[in-house]
Amino acid sequence: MSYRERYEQWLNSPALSQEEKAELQSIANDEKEIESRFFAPLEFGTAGLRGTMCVGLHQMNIHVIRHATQAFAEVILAEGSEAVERGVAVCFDCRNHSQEFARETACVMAGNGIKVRLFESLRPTPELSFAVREYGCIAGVNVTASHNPKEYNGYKVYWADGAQLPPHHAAAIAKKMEELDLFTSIRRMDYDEAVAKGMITLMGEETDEKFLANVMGQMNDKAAVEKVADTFKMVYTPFHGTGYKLIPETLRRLGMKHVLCVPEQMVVDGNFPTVVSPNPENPEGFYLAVELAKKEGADFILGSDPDADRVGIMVRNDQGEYIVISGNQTGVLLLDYLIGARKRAGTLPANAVALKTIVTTEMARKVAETNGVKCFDTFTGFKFMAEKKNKLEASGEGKVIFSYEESYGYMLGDYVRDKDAVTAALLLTEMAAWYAGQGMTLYDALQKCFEKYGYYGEKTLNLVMPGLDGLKKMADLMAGLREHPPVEIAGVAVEQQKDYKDGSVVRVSDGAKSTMELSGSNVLRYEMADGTSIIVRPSGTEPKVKVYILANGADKAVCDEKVAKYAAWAESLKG
Ligand SMILES: O=P([O-])(O)O[C@H]1O[C@H](COP(=O)(O)O)[C@@H](O)[C@H](O)[C@H]1O
Ligand SMILES: [Mg+2]
Repeated sequence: MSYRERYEQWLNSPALSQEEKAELQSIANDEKEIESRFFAPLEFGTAGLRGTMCVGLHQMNIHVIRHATQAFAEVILAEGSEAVERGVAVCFDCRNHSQEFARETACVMAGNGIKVRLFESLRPTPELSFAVREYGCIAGVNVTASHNPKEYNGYKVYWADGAQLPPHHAAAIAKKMEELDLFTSIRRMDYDEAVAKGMITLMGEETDEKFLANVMGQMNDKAAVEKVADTFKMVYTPFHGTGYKLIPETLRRLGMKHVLCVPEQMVVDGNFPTVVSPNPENPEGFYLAVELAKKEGADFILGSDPDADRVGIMVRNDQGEYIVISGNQTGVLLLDYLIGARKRAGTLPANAVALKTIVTTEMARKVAETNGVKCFDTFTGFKFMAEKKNKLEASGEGKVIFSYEESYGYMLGDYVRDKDAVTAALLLTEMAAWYAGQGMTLYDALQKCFEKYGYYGEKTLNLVMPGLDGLKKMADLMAGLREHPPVEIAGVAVEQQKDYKDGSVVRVSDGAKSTMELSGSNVLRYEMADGTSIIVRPSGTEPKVKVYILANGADKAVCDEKVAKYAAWAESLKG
């Protein structure tokens, strides 16, 4: 079917409301808009389906939600009656339409005879991962677009281990979606009927309590917090999202007496009225938190994204100014602290392992290995780290104590299989308090890490390429690099060219070829003669190509210089 035919099909479908039809009619003369909304279905990317909310096939709306859920339901039905009985947990965030989409997900699951445990109101993503495991559900769904701008929504899919579905499993849902007619295949039960029949039950505070009990179990050193609790102050912001309740509660239970929440951003609101982008990766979003911190003389600032799986921090530097610490650096600090704290508490397993992704700083490996902890890499996405954790622990090869991504995601403990800003907030605060007790800020602690492990510097460039043209541009960019792999970047020789799609490695000096263990992802990596790694990959959640520069050197100046040089090359890729 052509995009025009799909457009007509939607326009004439009895499933569409008058309002939705009017929306489609309003673009009748905009061929480009019709094409971009109907050229193809949304694909399962790094974190399930994600798109902007409007009427169309390549968008997020109630029809796409129903279709994806019908397909997911059939995948579950194919697993047999036990799977059906185990049921599905469903969660949602603060976005406009999230609750409505989550209810609709529950209604379609129920219509297929699959029991649903639905959160009564918005909850953090890690709590959904927890609920799937805790209640022995076969699967889970979370309606959220994480930190994306307000126009977006998304559909994260989980399997029985509480992790998001790995690609081969998501492909089964995508295949079913292809087979099933988007409008006529849907089986749904009315919400009130499903509740009355016990097909939909609600989760609430009892699940929060179970989750929080696990979170609190990650605490290593309550005494360190008590020691400074009278004077130690922090500012917290949930950026209008799901962290607003459980994160302050967690910090209170940790023993913190002064947690100052940014009042404007404690208001749950899918329009994110105080920020352009509710992403702790963007330091601009912290302006209200910084204002409050300055007024109150807070020691540090913590912010979680709308679905409370990412967390970012700001700390005071040696001039007393609040500065951002990157996701890479936060992970390094936390890993170093955790190893130390668990050694002190006698709880560090002999076969401890840390996991990171191929685009996360190599400094993390240095921290791990210097301390006798193994470190493994996976592709971007916690589904891959969860897979690796499950595998290492099932074989007895290792016990994963910490998994992290440069993009502000940290997974701790054994009760979730996704990144978890609630537990990370607990441990980051414990760590900040512990250092405060030693007379140090986290900034001081980071400098100490550089002294101990060497200096590393990183930068991620986002080459944004929106729309259909953008998709083509991104594909051309990747194809161009594959056709003419650079042998030199910014005047420095490329030593090795790696392609994670087929796992190939080429040594540039003599063309010698070898293979890597990891393959199957559209990622290119250049290892430079000066020790820098440059990685290029299209994002799986937003229309952009990401270029990661991971450098190291004798000091900050050396790293900064390398990063700046390669960043200029990365910018030039946009054309
Ligand atoms: O967006 P979130 O917080 O759900 O997070 C999701 O997307 C992030 C960005 O992915 P990409 O680089 O492909 O855009 C990933 O790092 C993360 O593992 C994934 O769960
Ligand atoms: Mg998120």
